[in-house]
Amino acid sequence: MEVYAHANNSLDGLPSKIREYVQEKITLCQPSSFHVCDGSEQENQELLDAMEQAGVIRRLKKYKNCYIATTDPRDVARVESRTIICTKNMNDVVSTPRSGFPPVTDPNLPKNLKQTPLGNWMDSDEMMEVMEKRFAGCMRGRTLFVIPYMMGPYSSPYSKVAIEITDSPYVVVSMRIMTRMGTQVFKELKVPDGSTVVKCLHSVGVPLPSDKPVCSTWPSNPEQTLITHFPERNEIISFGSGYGGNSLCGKKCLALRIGSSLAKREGWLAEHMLIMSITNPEGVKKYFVAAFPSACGKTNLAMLRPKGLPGYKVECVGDDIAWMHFDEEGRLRAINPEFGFFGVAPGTSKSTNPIALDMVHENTIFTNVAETSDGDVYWEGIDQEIDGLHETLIRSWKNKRWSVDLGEPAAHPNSRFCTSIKQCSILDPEWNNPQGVPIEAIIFGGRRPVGVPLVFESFNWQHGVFVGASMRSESTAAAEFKGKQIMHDPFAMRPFFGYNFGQYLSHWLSFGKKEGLQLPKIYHVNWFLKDSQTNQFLWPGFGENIRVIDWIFRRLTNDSSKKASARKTAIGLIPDQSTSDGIRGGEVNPALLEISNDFWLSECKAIRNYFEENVNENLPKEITLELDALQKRLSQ
Ligand SMILES: Nc1nc2c(ncn2[C@@H]2O[C@H](COP(=O)(O)OP(=O)(O)OP(=O)(O)O)[C@@H](O)[C@H]2O)c(=O)[nH]1
Ligand SMILES: O=C([O-])CC(=O)C(=O)O
Ligand SMILES: [Mn+2]
Repeated sequence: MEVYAHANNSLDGLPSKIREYVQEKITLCQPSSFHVCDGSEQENQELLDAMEQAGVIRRLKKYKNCYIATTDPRDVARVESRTIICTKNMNDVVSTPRSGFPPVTDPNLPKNLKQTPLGNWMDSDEMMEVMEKRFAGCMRGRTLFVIPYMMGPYSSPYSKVAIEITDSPYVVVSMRIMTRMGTQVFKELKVPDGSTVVKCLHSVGVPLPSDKPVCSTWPSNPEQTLITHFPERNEIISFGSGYGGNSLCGKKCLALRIGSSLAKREGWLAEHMLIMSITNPEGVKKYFVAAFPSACGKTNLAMLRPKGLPGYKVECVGDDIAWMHFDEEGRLRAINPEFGFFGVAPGTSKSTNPIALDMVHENTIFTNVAETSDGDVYWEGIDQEIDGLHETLIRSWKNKRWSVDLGEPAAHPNSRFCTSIKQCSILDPEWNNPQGVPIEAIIFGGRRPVGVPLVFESFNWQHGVFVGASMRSESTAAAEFKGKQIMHDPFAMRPFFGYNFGQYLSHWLSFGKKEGLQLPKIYHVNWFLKDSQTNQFLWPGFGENIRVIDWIFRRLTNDSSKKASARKTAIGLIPDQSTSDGIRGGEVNPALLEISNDFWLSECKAIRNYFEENVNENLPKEITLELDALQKRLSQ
């Protein structure tokens, strides 16, 4: 679908500053028509129908209101190398690496771009010029959509109103699932002229008629792709990609990159974290947040169905992003700024995540999954008996007839489902509370096949911040990295920092110095340890992760007769399996709780190098002290 037949060409009713902004972008982008989205069911259905007719999405016969979109194979994930934060001063975003910046070799990237492992920076005026050129006439032959939306619950003091301008109807229908979308959000404005609204401009970057060969059902412009953020102007400008985190600007661009920079200025935290509640068999309820890098288990933990320990209940508040503030009593409270899930499909099955599998069979947009000839979805690890699998045809994400013999996956490893939060059957009753939910534990984690134990508790807030800063994890298909390299991913935020990581650490540390705060305890978990001989996971994971959550829960109780004991090690406190109150509910392979001094000393070395190389003069002294102390404990 290129031009939307039902476009309502009127900007009446928009706040004055928004109207000016939209008018300016219409002049720049020269679309054939424009449409202000009201967020209604009718508008949504008309868009879906038009896209289906144009072959952009295919309806799944087997389910109600479910569709598959398949992308240009060059546009399948976030592109971190082309994601840039633009400000006046470089040091506000990145530190100068000790060995200097690498030269920019890609001719399609601006020469003055500064690329670092902790984010990319460019001068905002210069980038504005680059983007003006890319956007001039870029929507010719298409409809420009104006999407008013809000991140966070209605009437929450913590929510933010935004608009996204886009020429992609896929973005419109996805944003309607992922956010609270429609003109009603303007009623939430504290400044009626709209001057505080976060502004996002997105284009797939393929004006029509196109002079290049393009994928007609998924136009994109990978050579010219740039995902840019202007925290000093509260603006996001994204060009060339239609994919998730690159194009649904509310998610990573606003909720994390602009969000973290707003959070720093306003004294709160915007984090890549799930939010869950846990109710124990006695009916005591606690809320936890957890930060794992992309494709490392947030959605699965947020929807955990307990296995192995009776009587526990888990409910979900959010699976990807948490905005957190300390309230007047000094408690940390979290809201989920999103309204939907953009979850990894592969690996989602009845046994691993039945809650997610149940919720995606209605009103869901799948991207880059495979389809069976009877109108069902298919992906690696769906673990589903397909009737007469041999006769059933599977159409791969590349739109080709698929069989195992092809030696490539049927669904892309980063294929996703996009579903409203309301379809989650274990939604926490407080999920939409404008004040958020009180957080008692912060859990960090990553994919570490060796060395990092199943769980450890940090000694205190400052040590916990160091644990977050030192996170490393195996790379996944959620971004463009190839293979399974162990990458530094502090706070699971490496791709999402909106300002200098050194200052981010100071911001986190500052809460440890404030009087009267009830600081949550900080943990680190690792579900992904492997047996070096068999290459099998040592921990069953998924539902049985409740056994680790149970230990954390029992560490947090004030009742000393119920509090779980812990064993002190150099890296932190771990479950004591020589007592009966360690990890419960079944076997625990001793290798899961082994601490090797050699491993951790080499880890210290890698972390020190990384900090010295990439954070250097912006590294808070507290972090160096923690690293020195860890090294000392390990050497004793
Ligand atoms: N072995 C093992 N795999 C897991 C576990 N939890 C999740 N996974 C797998 O890890 C992959 C990603 O899991 P998700 O829960 O979707 O990860 P996420 O952090 O929400 O990912 P993003 O949406 O990219 O931020 C899936 O293929 C899961 O099946 C676990 O406890 N053990
Ligand atoms: O941003 C995306 O495309 C999906 C996501 O949640 C992540 O990568 O963390
Ligand atoms: Mn994510």
